Amino acid sequence: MGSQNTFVNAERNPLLSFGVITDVQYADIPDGHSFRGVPRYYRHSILVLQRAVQNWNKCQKLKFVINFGDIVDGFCPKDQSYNAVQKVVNEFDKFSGHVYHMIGNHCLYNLPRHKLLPLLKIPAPDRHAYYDFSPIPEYRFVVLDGYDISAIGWPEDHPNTEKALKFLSEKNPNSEKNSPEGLVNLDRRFLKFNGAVGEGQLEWLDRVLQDATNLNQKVVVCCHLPLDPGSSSKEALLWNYDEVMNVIHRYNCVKVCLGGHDHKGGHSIDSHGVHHRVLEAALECPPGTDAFGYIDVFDNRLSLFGTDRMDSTDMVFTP
Ligand SMILES: Nc1ccn([C@@H]2O[C@H](COP(=O)(O)O)[C@@H](O)[C@H]2O)c(=O)n1
Ligand SMILES: O=P(O)(O)OC[C@H](O)CO
Repeated sequence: MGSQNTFVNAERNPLLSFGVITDVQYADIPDGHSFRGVPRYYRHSILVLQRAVQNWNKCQKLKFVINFGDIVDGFCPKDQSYNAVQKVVNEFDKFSGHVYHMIGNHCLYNLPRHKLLPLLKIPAPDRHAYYDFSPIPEYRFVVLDGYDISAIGWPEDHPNTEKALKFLSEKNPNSEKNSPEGLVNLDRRFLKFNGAVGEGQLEWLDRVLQDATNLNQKVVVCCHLPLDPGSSSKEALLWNYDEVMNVIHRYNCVKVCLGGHDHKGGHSIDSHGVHHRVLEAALECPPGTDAFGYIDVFDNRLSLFGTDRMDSTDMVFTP
């Protein structure tokens, strides 16, 4: 197993600690590569998850784990999708605490929302996959559904599919809607494998952040799709990351945004001092290497302790 990337000044008593992993994208298929040629190890990624769970359990202090989405790869043969998702969920369930899942594009290539959300135990009225939880009074975690308005995952005749297809036809002239060819700068995010947070979810987010502010809680926002251009390739951003960030910036309670999807990972601090940390993918770990971690939560910072290919990051903020 890989080595942990530690800090010199690790403090002893966090308010809370939790485990993190993203983009496992397991499939029982031979190794392959991304469109741009980056190697992908579909069978090895579940071994990374197994080592993560062993490590988290050994750590003992972790209250929960957050999986940032893309549990099974889109190349998984579709007659195996349900069992493959169940198999990966079963590995997560070997963790001794609660596991919070979120959905990614690859989850939705495999299963429609009505099958996927119960498997991931996502509380989902109307098949939406956004929710929040408060593990300690001082902190609130918000999990966004980045595929709320999306051309994948909803039935073909669902208004959200229609809205997404109309949006893509206006924003991306390529016949292959996953191709950013000819799109300039931040417009390169208008790809079919991304999505948007819809109006209802934006209003819900606003209410949650108002409530957190009233309760003097700090907030960590989690979304499969990155929310800041500084932390991610332009091609991986949430379509309406700017609208989501406008809501977040109306308040002072959101301190850190965490995401996945952009497999190489990244970190930025935006103009309002909010940290954005995109986590490195488990899928792209060559055999024998790892990418997972845990986060210690303090009053004035979140400290990510990454293993191997996941960098450690100290995210200090004004309390
Ligand atoms: N420059 C690109 C990148 C991607 N595509 C299409 O998106 C699909 C998914 O890409 P991955 O990086 O996950 O492999 C890919 O199969 C292509 O169809 C593209 O067209 N142009
Ligand atoms: O989710 P994937 O595997 O299609 O990859 C998305 C890219 O990493 C976005 O840059």
